[in-house]
This record gives sequence, structure tokens and C-alpha cells, in this order.
Amino acid sequence: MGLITCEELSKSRGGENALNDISFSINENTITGLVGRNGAGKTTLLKILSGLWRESSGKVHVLEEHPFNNLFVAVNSIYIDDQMVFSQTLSLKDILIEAERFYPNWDRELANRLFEYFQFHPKQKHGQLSKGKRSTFHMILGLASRCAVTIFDEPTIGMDHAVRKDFYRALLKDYLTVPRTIIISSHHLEEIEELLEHVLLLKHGKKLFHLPIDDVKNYAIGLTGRTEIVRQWVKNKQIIHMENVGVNSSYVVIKNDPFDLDQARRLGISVSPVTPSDLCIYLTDQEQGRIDDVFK
Ligand SMILES: Nc1ncnc2c1ncn2[C@@H]1O[C@H](COP(=O)(O)OP(=O)(O)OP(=O)(O)O)[C@@H](O)[C@H]1O
Repeated sequence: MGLITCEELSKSRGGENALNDISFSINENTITGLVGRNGAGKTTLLKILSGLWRESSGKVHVLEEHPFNNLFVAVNSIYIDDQMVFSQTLSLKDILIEAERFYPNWDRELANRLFEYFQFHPKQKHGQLSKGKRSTFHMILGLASRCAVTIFDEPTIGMDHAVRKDFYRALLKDYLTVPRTIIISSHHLEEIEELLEHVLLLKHGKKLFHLPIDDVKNYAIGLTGRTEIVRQWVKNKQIIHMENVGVNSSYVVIKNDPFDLDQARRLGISVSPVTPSDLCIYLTDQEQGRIDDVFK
């Protein structure tokens, strides 16, 4: 059994299914990327796994326990997002001291080193931090807690490019030092894909796939060429995405199977890999058209 398992997990919110019959299993000491469009159900899933919300139906196990309101899960997991609230009376240093009291594996030295590196002031109040600095402070909590289950829900909101790079590097370095089970939700798969071992993709509350990152990288291929030739070649193949890229050229993404690609190349079709980030966008495209249609 995985460290985190869900079986036919559903959650209704506002009368709709925010999560719909989701089943998957995440092994110990892995990094999983959770991706999906706005409203796909990422936060809902992560809050259920952290024990903050109760599922509506189905089964969920984290560290072999039912997570909702479970103290064992609470001290061995941490949920980081940009909405964390702390008492107004606590300084940033006080918050670190409180976190150390709560989390059994807290690494004070790491917390202090990150705190200094990112130039926080011990007496500063959480409420006075800018958006990016707030996310950076939360990241310190997430890393220094060294929880068996560490969940980052869009952790880089507001961070500038340099800080985001530092965060990804710190995450990887610390994970290699102290492996644990990390889930990170993001709208920037291209930025985090090198960190990930697996990707879990949601669409409208349903699981589209849960795959090793290498399988995601090889999931599809892109074909570009004269429209009639490309369209003829992809007949009877599983088309994921199709668009016009010139007067008489098309770009078509198909599911990758052992095709004779040399035959396609002989017909003047160029074959290219499809990045995980683009693949997830194509697989979760809106059914009712594209942004260009709004301006017609
Ligand atoms: N406050 C709310 N009340 C009722 N339903 C809600 C509320 N917030 C979200 N939902 C529903 O839950 C669904 C899943 O929302 P959730 O926040 O989990 O998505 P998400 O993938 O994290 O989105 P985002 O990328 O925008 O943060 C939404 O599509 C919406 O239908």
C-alpha cells in the first residue's frame, strides 16, 4: 500500500463535485506534481490529504490513517499555501519557535539558515510581509518541518524568478538529504518538472492520469506539415490536439505509439516531442473553443 492512497474519493462543494471518484496511490519518499486548470480540484484534494477537510465519499489513507482531524497525521504532515494565518501578536521568529514545538522533526538550523539567506527580520510580523516574502516564509516552514508528508499548494505565488529558482533548488537539496513524500501543486509544470518523479493531472475533479514523469515526457508526439498530408497521416490515431500554424500547415499532437515515424518524415512531416506542460494544457483544453473565438 502507498503512503497516500485514495479510492473513489469524491468531495462535493457548493452542490457540485469538486472531486469525482478519484483513485491513486503515492509511494513513500517521492515527489509528485499535482496539475490541472483553475477549479480542477487540486486544493480540495490537498486539503483532504492534509486532514483539513473531510471527503464526501470514498476512502483516503495517509500514513495508514484516515487524515481528517487526525493528530498523528497533523504532526507528520504540513500543508503550505498562501492563505496561512498566524496570530498578529507573533513575530516571524515566534512563529518558527511555535512550529518547532509542534513538528517533531523540525530542523532549527535549516530554518535559521533559510531565514537569514532570504533576509527576514526576526521581529517582523507575518501580516506585514509582501506577497512574495510571505510565500518565501511559508516555504521555510514547509522545508524545516521535515514532515513525512509535505504538501505545497501553489507555493511560489508572488515569488520573483530568482526566489522561485532558489526554492526549487532548496526543495531538491533538502529532499535528497532527508527524503520524504512531497506533493506540489503548480500552474508552472515547466518550472518544476525536473524535480518530479510523478505527475497527477486533474480535470473537472477527475483524474486524467497519474504517471511517472518519463512516461509523461513520452506520452505524445507533435507533427507539423502540410494540412492535408498531416491530417491524412493521423487518421485512426488518437488525436490530442490540432491547430493551424500557417496558411496551409497544421500542428497535430497524437498519443505516442510505436509508429513508423520515418514514413511520416518521408512525407515532409516534422516530428517533435511534446513537453509535459504543453501536454497537460492540451489534455485539459476547454471543450467549447479557444480564446480566439471570443474575438470573432
Ligand atoms: N468556496 C467555494 N464554495 C463552493 N464551491 C467551491 C468553492 N471554492 C471552490 N469550489 C468548487 O470546487 C472546485 C475545485 O476547486 P479547487 O479550489 O479545489 O480547484 P483548484 O484546482 O485548486 O483551482 P485553482 O487552480 O484555481 O486554485 C471548483 O471548480 C468549484 O466548483
